Amino acid sequence: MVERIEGEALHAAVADLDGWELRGDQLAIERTYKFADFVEAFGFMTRVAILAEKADHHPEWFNVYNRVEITLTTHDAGGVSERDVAMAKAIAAL
Ligand SMILES: C[C@H](O)[C@H](O)[C@H]1CNC2=NC(N)=NC(=O)C2=N1
Repeated sequence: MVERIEGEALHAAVADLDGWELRGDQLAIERTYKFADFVEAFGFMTRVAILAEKADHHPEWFNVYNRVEITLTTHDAGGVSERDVAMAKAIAAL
């Protein structure tokens, strides 16, 4: 079972993640990535998909052309957990 991160600890964790923001309801973190074109965006999504499968932690996302909006939340925890923080860092490190 994964613990939800809340309150001050959650704000501190998100502040540490470059470019990620807390969703209004504080139950997820979000980031929008923009690329030169669809091929670049989809290539990025493919790399994230491989990370997600390995970690067994999957993004909610939305893509139009060169824009990829990613939402990370842990369904098992009903909010943000260390798994989301780890995934955000892994995506940043691609
Ligand atoms: C059974 C499997 O381990 C779970 O359903 C995993 C899969 N991927 C997941 N992804 C996310 N984002 N949250 C989860 O709680 C989650 N749980």
